[in-house]
Amino acid sequence: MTDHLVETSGLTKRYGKNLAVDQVDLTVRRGEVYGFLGPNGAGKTTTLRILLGLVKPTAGRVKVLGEQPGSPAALSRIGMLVEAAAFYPYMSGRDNLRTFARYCRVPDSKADEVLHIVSLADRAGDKFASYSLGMKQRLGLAAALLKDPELLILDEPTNGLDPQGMADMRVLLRQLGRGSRTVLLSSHMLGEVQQICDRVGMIMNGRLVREGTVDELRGGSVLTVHAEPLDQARALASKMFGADRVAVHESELRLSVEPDDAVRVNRELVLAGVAVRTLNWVERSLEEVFFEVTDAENPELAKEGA
Ligand SMILES: Nc1ncnc2c1ncn2[C@@H]1O[C@H](COP(=O)(O)OP(=O)(O)OP(=O)(O)O)[C@@H](O)[C@H]1O
Repeated sequence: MTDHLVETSGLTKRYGKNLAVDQVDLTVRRGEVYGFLGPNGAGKTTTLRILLGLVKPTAGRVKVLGEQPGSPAALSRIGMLVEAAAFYPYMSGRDNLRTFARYCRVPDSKADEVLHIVSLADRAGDKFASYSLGMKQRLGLAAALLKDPELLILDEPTNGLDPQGMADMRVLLRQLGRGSRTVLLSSHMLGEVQQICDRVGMIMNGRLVREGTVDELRGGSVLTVHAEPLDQARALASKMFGADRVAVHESELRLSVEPDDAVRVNRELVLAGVAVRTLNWVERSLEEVFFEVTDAENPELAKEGA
C-alpha cells in the first residue's frame, strides 16, 4: 500500500505554443486534504484531468494510487467531480443516485448512505431540476462517494455557490477529509484553501511554485512595526536582519523575525532616534504568501500594481 496516492514528476502539458502545465512535481499523501491553488488559467484543471486519464501529458511521469492514470485499477478507487455531473432533471436525487449506483455496481442502499453524508436525505425525493446549485453540487459529490473511493478529485467544488452553499461545502469537505480518505481539490480561493486543506500546492503559469502545509507556507508570525520615519526604520531593520526579511505594507514595517527579536528591534530603533508607535505580532495569511509568490514570479506586474 503506497502512502503517496498521487505522484508526478516533470509533468508537462503543452497545447500548441501554450505551456499549460510545466514540469510539475506533485505529491499527495494518504489521508490528507490537498489544495491545488492558483488563479484562472494556471493549469489546475489540466493537471487534474491528467490524473484522471482524461488528458494525455506531453511529458513527465504520473502515478495515481500506484497505477497509470485512467486505468480501470485507478479509476475504480477514485471519486471525481471535475465538471458538473450529468443528472436526469426529471428524476429525484435519490433515483439519479440509484441509477449511478447500478452503473457502478454498488447496492441501492449506498445511495441513501451517501445522501446522508452530503445532507440531502430530506430532499432526496425531490426532482433534480428543483435543486439549488449548492444541492446539485452536493449530489455530484454524493455520486463521487458511491464507490467509497480512497481518493476524491474535485475541481473547484465551491465554484458558483452562494456564501451559504460555499460554507456548507467547506464543512462537508473537511468532514470527508477526516480519517483515511484523501481529497485533492483545486480552488482559486485562498481563504477557502486555508480553511479546508492540510497541504497546499500553489500553481502559477503552469508551474508549482510552492508546496507545503498551510502553516509551513505561512511561515509563522510577522512582527509589524509602526515607526517614523519609516525609511530610516526600514534601513535599520534591513541592516539588522537582511533586506529579504523586511517589507513595507500599508506604511508598516513587516519583519520576518523570531519572537525574541522584538525587544531588540524596539531598542535599536529608539536608540537611533526613530519613534516606535506600535509593535505587534500578526499571523500571515495564505493570501499574503500567495501575493509574495506572485510578485516574485511576475516582478513587472508587481511594479505596475505598486
Ligand atoms: N483543450 C485545450 N486546448 C488548448 N488550450 C487549453 C486547453 N485546456 C486548457 N488550455 C489552456 O491551458 C491553460 C491552463 O488551463 P486550465 O484550465 O488547466 O487552468 P485552471 O487553472 O484550471 O484555470 P480555471 O480556474 O480558469 O479553470 C490555459 O491557458 C488554457 O487556456
